[in-house]
Amino acid sequence: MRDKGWSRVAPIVLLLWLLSLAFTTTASPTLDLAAGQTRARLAPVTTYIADPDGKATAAEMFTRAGRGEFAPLPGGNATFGFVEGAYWFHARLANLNHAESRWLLVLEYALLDEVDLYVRHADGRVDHFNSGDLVPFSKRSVSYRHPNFWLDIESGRPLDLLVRTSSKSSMQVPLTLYTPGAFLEQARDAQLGMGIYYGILLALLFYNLTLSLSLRDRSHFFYSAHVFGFGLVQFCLNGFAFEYLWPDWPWLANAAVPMSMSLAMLAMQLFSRDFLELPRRFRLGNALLLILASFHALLTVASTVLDYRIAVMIGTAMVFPGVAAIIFCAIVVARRKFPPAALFLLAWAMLLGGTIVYAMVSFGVLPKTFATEYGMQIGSAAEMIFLSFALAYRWASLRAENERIAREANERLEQRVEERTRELSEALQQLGEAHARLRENSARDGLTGVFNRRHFDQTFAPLLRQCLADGRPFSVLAADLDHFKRINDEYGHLVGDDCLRAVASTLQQNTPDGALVARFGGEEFIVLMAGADEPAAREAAEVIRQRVAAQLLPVENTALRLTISIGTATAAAGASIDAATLLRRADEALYEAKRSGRNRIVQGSVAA
Ligand SMILES: Nc1nc2c(ncn2[C@@H]2O[C@H](COP(=O)(O)OP(=O)(O)OP(=O)(O)O)[C@@H](O)[C@H]2O)c(=O)[nH]1
Repeated sequence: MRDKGWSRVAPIVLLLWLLSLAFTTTASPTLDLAAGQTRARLAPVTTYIADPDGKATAAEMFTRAGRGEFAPLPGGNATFGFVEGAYWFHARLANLNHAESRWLLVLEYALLDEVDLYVRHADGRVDHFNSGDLVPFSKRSVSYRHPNFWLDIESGRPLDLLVRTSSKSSMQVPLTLYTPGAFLEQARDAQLGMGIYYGILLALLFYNLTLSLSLRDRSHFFYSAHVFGFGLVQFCLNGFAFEYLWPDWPWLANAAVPMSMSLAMLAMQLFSRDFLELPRRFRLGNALLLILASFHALLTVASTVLDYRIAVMIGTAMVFPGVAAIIFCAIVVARRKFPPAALFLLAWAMLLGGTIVYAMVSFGVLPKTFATEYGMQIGSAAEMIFLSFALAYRWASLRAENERIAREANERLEQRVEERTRELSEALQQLGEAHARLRENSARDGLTGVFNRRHFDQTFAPLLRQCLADGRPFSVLAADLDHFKRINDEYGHLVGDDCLRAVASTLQQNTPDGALVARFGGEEFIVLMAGADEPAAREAAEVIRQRVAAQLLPVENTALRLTISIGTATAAAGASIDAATLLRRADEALYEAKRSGRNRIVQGSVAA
């Protein structure tokens, strides 16, 4: 009975087993590595399942994958954005390429925290490997920026792969298989591309840093800080930072991402503020960027203590308003006719495009393709080169503007100096003239206009000394109006004054050039004649006497006639005589002329 019963049930069990096998095969298609094939993306055959509390075991998951509970990747891409818990991925591999049994499985995203690989062989044996940026870099199969695992896939013996990932970063799990040769080729090409990219960034960084120091220019410094921060973000995202900078510090591998991201944004805000001259050109934009910059400064510091997932989510999310604010400011300033703003806008458009694409990939909005993965690098390199030119352009226009201002200021200054110099020299000239007039006036007699007694006293002795020293004779005439008291008494002092003026004028007109006529006092005049010997003195005295005597002064109804007495004294050339003595002799001769009848000339003794 028992045997009979079993024989009835056995075909049904067999059918069910065959059906379940068929169902499993349908749910998890096998990736056949064809003859000659050297690389293969696993996405088309990968199925996945979420493990929200992250507690499932590999055995459970192998079973669930076998039952077809795993789903195909959404849109064929293993990109899920920021998600909680663990994700499991299943793929089945069969190697039809007899020449290659050793393959490298590479998870081409650097920021996953934990990656566990379970390999179930055809004989049911399961191997376990782990990687990710929470595991020291040295544990990797190949020292490469992306987590990777060696797989030995014997031909005709398919493998079941189960990959468990959990991360506080964006969940991206692009799996690719390479033969060792193919891996070497793609790694070499990628390294060359990256080398060029980071080379450009480093050159820009040092070039602009040097400029910022030598020009003492803040814009260049902020720009350098931005290149540094942005380059560091890229270095982290590409997995190089973990590989080369902190391979044994998994904590820093995580924290460095939001930190450098915030630093790049902080520097970007400050640079934009400076470059677009927002404090002067757009005050609202200036305030907006200052607020954003303060926020990023805070986030840069907070990244060291904040939970990584929160920090990186805030940092990534803040890229959008940060970028929008900069574009907004640049557009406003460009519309206000500031030419460098247009260049700036063009440069940023390249980076911003790449940044937005990257952020959208992080949030799972866009699929991960070559263009989305490397477009940011290309865009950012172009942007930074362009921006460097924009900075140079702005610097050149600033310098030209400064030179213009300095030139104009110089011209104004020169003009003012010229005006002041002219005014000063005019004032000096007027002062000199006034001074000369003053000196002249102080040397003149107020009534007659001939030199006064004070001037005579100052001049006589030096004049005589110089003349005798030059070996020339010197004569003095002492002249006094005759009976002047009578004229005063008879016609009054005013008429007397007129007479004094008329005689003074006659004296001046009838003495040889170079003679000095002075009023000695009252109605007495002195004539000094340097170079005149006795005959010349006599002749001059005679001319004066005759002219005075010949002069008719119209007074009231009649005409007045004056006479003058003159005494002369001469110092012959080479004589040794002082001024007082010579004057006394002339005075004595005058006295003699008066005494002997007036209207005559008496020659005093000649000093030899
Ligand atoms: N109007 C006028 N008279 C003056 C001035 N200075 C002196 N006198 C006068 O000149 C006169 C000089 O008179 P005296 O010294 O007696 O000489 P005098 O009358 O000319 O006689 P002799 O010299 O001997 O011929 C006086 O009456 C003075 O008042 C002056 O500035 N203006």
